Amino acid sequence: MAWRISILQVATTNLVAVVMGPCGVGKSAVAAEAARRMGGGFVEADDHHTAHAKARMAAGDALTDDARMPWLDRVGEAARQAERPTIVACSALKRQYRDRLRHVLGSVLFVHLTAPRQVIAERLAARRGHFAGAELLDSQLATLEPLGPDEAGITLDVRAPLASVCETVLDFMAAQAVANFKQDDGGATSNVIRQHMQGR
Ligand SMILES: Nc1ncnc2c1ncn2[C@@H]1O[C@H](COP(=O)(O)OP(=O)(O)O)[C@@H](O)[C@H]1O
Ligand SMILES: O=C(O)[C@H](O)[C@@H](O)[C@H](O)[C@H](O)COP(=O)(O)O
Repeated sequence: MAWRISILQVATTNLVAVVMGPCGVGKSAVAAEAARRMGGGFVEADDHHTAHAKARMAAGDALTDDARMPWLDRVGEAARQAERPTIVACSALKRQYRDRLRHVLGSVLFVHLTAPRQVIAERLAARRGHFAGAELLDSQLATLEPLGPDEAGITLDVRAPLASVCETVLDFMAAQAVANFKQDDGGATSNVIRQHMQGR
Protein backbone atom coordinates (compact mmCIF):
# COMPACT_ATOMS: atom_id res chain seq x y z
CA MET A 1 0.00 0.00 0.00
CA ALA A 2 1.50 3.30 -1.15
CA TRP A 3 0.47 5.31 1.92
CA ARG A 4 1.92 2.65 4.16
CA ILE A 5 5.30 2.74 2.40
CA SER A 6 5.49 6.52 2.72
CA ILE A 7 4.52 6.45 6.40
CA LEU A 8 7.20 3.83 6.88
CA GLN A 9 9.76 6.02 5.16
CA VAL A 10 8.93 8.99 7.35
CA ALA A 11 8.76 6.95 10.53
CA THR A 12 12.00 5.08 9.96
CA THR A 13 14.18 8.04 8.96
CA ASN A 14 17.48 7.85 10.86
CA LEU A 15 17.05 4.23 11.89
CA VAL A 16 19.81 1.65 11.47
CA ALA A 17 18.92 -2.04 11.79
CA VAL A 18 21.42 -4.90 11.70
CA VAL A 19 20.09 -8.25 10.50
CA MET A 20 22.23 -10.78 12.41
CA GLY A 21 22.65 -14.52 12.76
CA PRO A 22 24.82 -17.39 11.54
CA CYS A 23 25.99 -17.90 7.95
CA GLY A 24 23.23 -19.16 5.67
CA VAL A 25 20.29 -18.16 7.86
CA GLY A 26 19.15 -15.56 5.31
CA LYS A 27 20.61 -12.25 6.53
CA SER A 28 21.56 -10.95 3.07
CA ALA A 29 18.26 -11.99 1.49
CA VAL A 30 16.14 -10.43 4.26
CA ALA A 31 18.22 -7.26 4.67
CA ALA A 32 18.45 -6.52 0.94
CA GLU A 33 14.74 -7.06 0.37
CA ALA A 34 13.70 -5.06 3.46
CA ALA A 35 15.98 -2.17 2.41
CA ARG A 36 14.55 -2.31 -1.12
CA ARG A 37 10.97 -2.16 0.18
CA MET A 38 11.82 0.68 2.52
CA GLY A 39 13.77 2.63 -0.10
CA GLY A 40 16.78 2.92 2.20
CA GLY A 41 20.45 2.00 2.27
CA PHE A 42 21.79 -1.55 2.41
CA VAL A 43 25.21 -2.58 3.75
CA GLU A 44 26.55 -6.09 3.19
CA ALA A 45 29.15 -6.92 5.86
CA ASP A 46 30.64 -9.66 3.67
CA ASP A 47 31.85 -6.91 1.31
CA HIS A 48 34.11 -5.59 4.08
CA HIS A 49 36.11 -8.75 4.82
CA THR A 50 39.72 -8.86 3.69
CA ALA A 51 40.68 -11.34 0.98
CA HIS A 52 42.67 -13.20 3.65
CA ALA A 53 39.62 -13.52 5.93
CA LYS A 54 37.47 -14.76 3.04
CA ALA A 55 40.08 -17.37 2.11
CA ARG A 56 40.19 -18.50 5.73
CA MET A 57 36.41 -18.86 5.92
CA ALA A 58 36.30 -20.59 2.54
CA ALA A 59 38.61 -23.20 4.06
CA GLY A 60 36.12 -23.64 6.94
CA ASP A 61 38.33 -21.79 9.42
CA ALA A 62 36.36 -19.54 11.82
CA LEU A 63 37.66 -16.00 12.36
CA THR A 64 39.01 -14.98 15.77
CA ASP A 65 37.84 -12.00 17.82
CA ASP A 66 41.01 -10.15 16.81
CA ALA A 67 40.27 -10.72 13.14
CA ARG A 68 36.64 -9.69 13.50
CA MET A 69 37.08 -6.38 15.36
CA PRO A 70 38.64 -4.33 12.51
CA TRP A 71 36.07 -5.82 10.14
CA LEU A 72 33.25 -4.73 12.46
CA ASP A 73 34.72 -1.22 12.52
CA ARG A 74 34.68 -1.13 8.71
CA VAL A 75 31.09 -2.40 8.64
CA GLY A 76 30.06 0.20 11.24
CA GLU A 77 31.75 2.98 9.29
CA ALA A 78 30.04 1.91 6.04
CA ALA A 79 26.69 1.89 7.84
CA ARG A 80 27.41 5.28 9.40
CA GLN A 81 27.92 6.75 5.94
CA ALA A 82 25.03 4.91 4.25
CA GLU A 83 21.71 6.37 3.22
CA ARG A 84 19.08 6.37 6.01
CA PRO A 85 17.15 4.38 6.95
CA THR A 86 19.79 1.68 6.74
CA ILE A 87 19.67 -2.09 6.95
CA VAL A 88 22.91 -4.00 7.47
CA ALA A 89 23.44 -7.73 6.92
CA CYS A 90 26.10 -8.73 9.46
CA SER A 91 26.49 -11.89 11.54
CA ALA A 92 27.23 -9.87 14.75
CA LEU A 93 27.32 -13.17 16.59
CA LYS A 94 28.60 -12.03 19.99
CA ARG A 95 27.44 -9.35 22.36
CA GLN A 96 30.86 -7.70 22.19
CA TYR A 97 30.58 -7.49 18.38
CA ARG A 98 27.20 -5.79 18.69
CA ASP A 99 28.70 -3.46 21.31
CA ARG A 100 31.37 -2.57 18.75
CA LEU A 101 28.72 -1.68 16.17
CA ARG A 102 26.76 0.32 18.77
CA HIS A 103 29.99 2.15 19.63
CA VAL A 104 30.40 3.30 16.01
CA LEU A 105 26.73 3.84 15.19
CA GLY A 106 25.05 4.89 18.42
CA SER A 107 21.60 3.47 18.62
CA VAL A 108 21.08 0.36 16.47
CA LEU A 109 18.24 -2.16 16.23
CA PHE A 110 19.12 -5.84 15.86
CA VAL A 111 17.03 -8.41 14.01
CA HIS A 112 18.25 -11.88 14.98
CA LEU A 113 17.28 -14.49 12.38
CA THR A 114 16.98 -18.06 13.64
CA ALA A 115 16.09 -21.46 12.21
CA PRO A 116 16.82 -25.07 13.12
CA ARG A 117 20.35 -26.13 12.17
CA GLN A 118 19.03 -28.47 9.47
CA VAL A 119 17.19 -25.67 7.66
CA ILE A 120 20.29 -23.46 7.64
CA ALA A 121 22.51 -26.35 6.52
CA GLU A 122 20.18 -27.04 3.59
CA ARG A 123 20.23 -23.39 2.54
CA LEU A 124 24.03 -23.33 2.72
CA ALA A 125 24.30 -26.53 0.71
CA ALA A 126 22.10 -25.04 -2.02
CA ARG A 127 23.83 -21.63 -2.06
CA ARG A 128 26.19 -21.00 -4.98
CA GLY A 129 28.99 -18.48 -5.53
CA HIS A 130 29.68 -17.57 -1.89
CA PHE A 131 32.96 -17.98 0.01
CA ALA A 132 31.27 -19.38 3.15
CA GLY A 133 30.06 -22.96 3.05
CA ALA A 134 28.42 -25.42 5.42
CA GLU A 135 31.76 -26.14 7.19
CA LEU A 136 31.47 -22.81 9.02
CA LEU A 137 27.99 -23.39 10.40
CA ASP A 138 28.79 -25.29 13.58
CA SER A 139 31.41 -22.79 14.75
CA GLN A 140 28.98 -19.96 14.02
CA LEU A 141 26.21 -21.60 16.06
CA ALA A 142 28.64 -22.27 18.90
CA THR A 143 29.81 -18.65 18.88
CA LEU A 144 26.32 -17.14 18.66
CA GLU A 145 25.12 -15.20 21.69
CA PRO A 146 21.38 -14.37 21.40
CA LEU A 147 20.19 -10.85 22.06
CA GLY A 148 20.13 -9.87 25.71
CA PRO A 149 16.98 -8.39 27.27
CA ASP A 150 18.65 -4.97 27.29
CA GLU A 151 19.50 -5.04 23.57
CA ALA A 152 16.99 -3.29 21.28
CA GLY A 153 15.84 -5.90 18.80
CA ILE A 154 13.70 -8.87 17.83
CA THR A 155 14.29 -12.54 17.06
CA LEU A 156 12.56 -14.01 14.01
CA ASP A 157 12.21 -17.57 12.78
CA VAL A 158 13.07 -17.56 9.07
CA ARG A 159 11.12 -20.66 8.14
CA ALA A 160 8.36 -18.20 7.25
CA PRO A 161 8.40 -16.97 3.63
CA LEU A 162 10.89 -14.19 2.87
CA ALA A 163 8.11 -11.65 2.22
CA SER A 164 6.54 -12.23 5.60
CA VAL A 165 9.89 -12.03 7.42
CA CYS A 166 10.54 -8.70 5.67
CA GLU A 167 7.09 -7.41 6.64
CA THR A 168 7.83 -8.20 10.28
CA VAL A 169 11.20 -6.43 10.08
CA LEU A 170 9.59 -3.32 8.59
CA ASP A 171 6.75 -3.34 11.13
CA PHE A 172 9.29 -3.63 13.94
CA MET A 173 11.35 -0.72 12.59
CA ALA A 174 8.23 1.43 12.18
CA ALA A 175 7.11 0.64 15.74
CA GLN A 176 10.55 1.56 17.09
CA ALA A 177 10.50 4.79 15.09
CA VAL A 178 7.10 5.64 16.55
CA ALA A 179 8.50 5.07 20.04
CA ASN A 180 11.49 7.32 19.22
CA PHE A 181 9.22 10.10 17.99
CA LYS A 182 7.27 9.77 21.19
CA GLN A 183 10.42 10.49 23.16
CA ASP A 184 11.44 13.35 20.86
CA ASP A 185 8.26 15.40 20.61
CA GLY A 186 6.08 14.28 23.45
CA GLY A 187 3.91 12.13 21.19
CA ALA A 188 2.66 14.61 18.58
CA THR A 189 4.21 12.86 15.56
CA SER A 190 3.54 9.36 16.81
CA ASN A 191 -0.14 10.21 17.12
CA VAL A 192 -0.24 11.20 13.44
CA ILE A 193 1.54 7.99 12.44
CA ARG A 194 -0.73 5.88 14.63
CA GLN A 195 -3.82 7.42 13.07
CA HIS A 196 -2.55 6.47 9.62
CA MET A 197 -1.58 2.99 10.74
CA GLN A 198 -5.04 2.32 12.12
CA GLY A 199 -6.20 2.18 8.51
CA ARG A 200 -4.21 -1.04 7.93
N1 LIG B 1 13.28 -17.27 3.41
C1 LIG B 1 14.04 -18.02 2.61
N2 LIG B 1 13.53 -19.12 2.05
C2 LIG B 1 14.29 -19.90 1.27
N3 LIG B 1 15.58 -19.67 0.98
C3 LIG B 1 16.14 -18.58 1.51
C4 LIG B 1 15.42 -17.70 2.34
N4 LIG B 1 16.25 -16.72 2.73
C5 LIG B 1 17.43 -16.98 2.16
N5 LIG B 1 17.37 -18.08 1.41
C6 LIG B 1 18.46 -18.69 0.64
O1 LIG B 1 19.35 -19.28 1.59
C7 LIG B 1 20.70 -19.04 1.22
C8 LIG B 1 21.40 -18.29 2.33
O2 LIG B 1 20.82 -17.00 2.43
P1 LIG B 1 21.76 -15.73 2.64
O3 LIG B 1 20.87 -14.56 2.57
O4 LIG B 1 22.94 -15.78 1.75
O5 LIG B 1 22.21 -16.00 4.16
P2 LIG B 1 23.31 -15.25 5.04
O6 LIG B 1 23.45 -13.87 4.48
O7 LIG B 1 22.75 -15.28 6.42
O8 LIG B 1 24.56 -16.06 4.92
C9 LIG B 1 20.69 -18.27 -0.09
O9 LIG B 1 20.86 -19.18 -1.16
C10 LIG B 1 19.30 -17.66 -0.12
O10 LIG B 1 18.82 -17.47 -1.43
O1 LIG C 1 32.40 -13.25 11.77
C1 LIG C 1 32.45 -14.13 10.93
O2 LIG C 1 32.88 -15.26 11.15
C2 LIG C 1 31.87 -13.91 9.56
O3 LIG C 1 31.47 -12.65 9.28
C3 LIG C 1 30.71 -14.78 9.46
O4 LIG C 1 29.92 -14.55 10.60
C4 LIG C 1 29.90 -14.60 8.25
O5 LIG C 1 28.81 -15.40 8.42
C5 LIG C 1 30.67 -14.92 7.04
O6 LIG C 1 31.05 -13.70 6.52
C6 LIG C 1 29.91 -15.74 6.06
O7 LIG C 1 29.04 -14.94 5.31
P1 LIG C 1 27.47 -15.16 5.39
O8 LIG C 1 27.07 -14.97 6.81
O9 LIG C 1 26.91 -14.12 4.47
O10 LIG C 1 27.22 -16.55 4.94
